Amino acid sequence: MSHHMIELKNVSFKYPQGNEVIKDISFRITHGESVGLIGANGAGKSTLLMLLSGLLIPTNGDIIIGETKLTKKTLKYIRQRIGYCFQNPDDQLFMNTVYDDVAFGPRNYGIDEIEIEKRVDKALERVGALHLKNKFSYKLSGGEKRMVSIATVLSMEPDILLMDEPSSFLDPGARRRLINILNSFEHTKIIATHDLDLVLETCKRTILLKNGKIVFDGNTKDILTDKKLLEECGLELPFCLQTIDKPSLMFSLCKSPVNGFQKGISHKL
Ligand SMILES: Nc1ncnc2c1ncn2[C@@H]1O[C@H](COP(=O)(O)OP(=O)(O)OP(=O)(O)O)[C@@H](O)[C@H]1O
Repeated sequence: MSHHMIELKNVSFKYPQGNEVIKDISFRITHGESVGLIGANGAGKSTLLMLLSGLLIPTNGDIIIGETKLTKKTLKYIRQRIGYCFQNPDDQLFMNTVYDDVAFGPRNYGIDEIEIEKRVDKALERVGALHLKNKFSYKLSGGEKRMVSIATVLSMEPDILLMDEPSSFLDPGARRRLINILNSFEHTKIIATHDLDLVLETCKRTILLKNGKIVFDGNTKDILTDKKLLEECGLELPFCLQTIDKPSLMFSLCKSPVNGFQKGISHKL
C-alpha cells in the first residue's frame, strides 16, 4: 500500500451545465488520517467527496488512490475500497428491508450469505440498529435511516470512509455513537460537515473550502480557533468554543487537543 493513500493533483471540476465548482485542488492524505472538510453552503464539499468516490470524474487533474489513478477503467476496483456515505440517507437506502440494504455492498463482492449475515449483524450492532434488521427501510425515522446508511458502508469494510454530513438527523446518543465509530475506524476518513464540534472530536486535520478552493489545510485546532478566517468563509467557531474568550489558549492548556478536548470543556461550561 502506498504511503500516500489519497492524492489529488490540480483537480478541477465543472458540472455539465454549470460553472467550475472545484478549482485546482491538490492535497495528499496519508493512510489512517482523519480529515474534516468544512466550508459554507455551496463551497464544494459534496462535489469533492463525489470526485474522491468516483461518482464524478474531474474535468482536469488526477486523483490517485493508493497506487492507482482513478479512471473509468479503474473505477470498479477503487470503489470497492471506498465507503461513501451520501448527504441524504434516502440516496443510500433503496432496497426493501434494512437487511437487504446493509447486505447490498458485500453481496456485490460475491461473498457467501452466511458471511454476509455476519457482516450485516456486525455493522448494525456497531451503529446500534440491530433491532431494525427486518424493518422496511422506507419506514425508518430520519435518524434511523442515517445510522442504517452508515451500516451499509461499514458492512463493505472499506479502506477509506467518505462521509457527507454524517451527524445530521442524529439525537445526542446516536451522535455520540457516530463519534465513537469514527474514532475507532483505523483507516482513512474524510468527513464533510457543518458540525464543527464533530470535526473537533474526530479529525486531527481539517481542509477549509471557499468557492471551490482550499483556503486552509492543516491542524484542526488551528482553524477551528481562528474566528476571523472562519467568519470570512461564512462559518463560525464550534459551539463548544463560542463562550470562551481565547479559544486557542484553551486548546494549548489541553493535553490531547482533539480527542480529550470537548470532554474537558463541557465540564467547565
Ligand atoms: N448537479 C449539479 N449541477 C450543477 N451545479 C451543481 C450541481 N450540484 C451542485 N452544484 C453546484 O456546485 C456548487 C458546490 O456544491 P456542493 O454541493 O459541492 O457544495 P457543498 O459545500 O457540499 O454545500 P452544502 O454545505 O450546501 O451541502 C454549488 O454552487 C452548487 O450549486
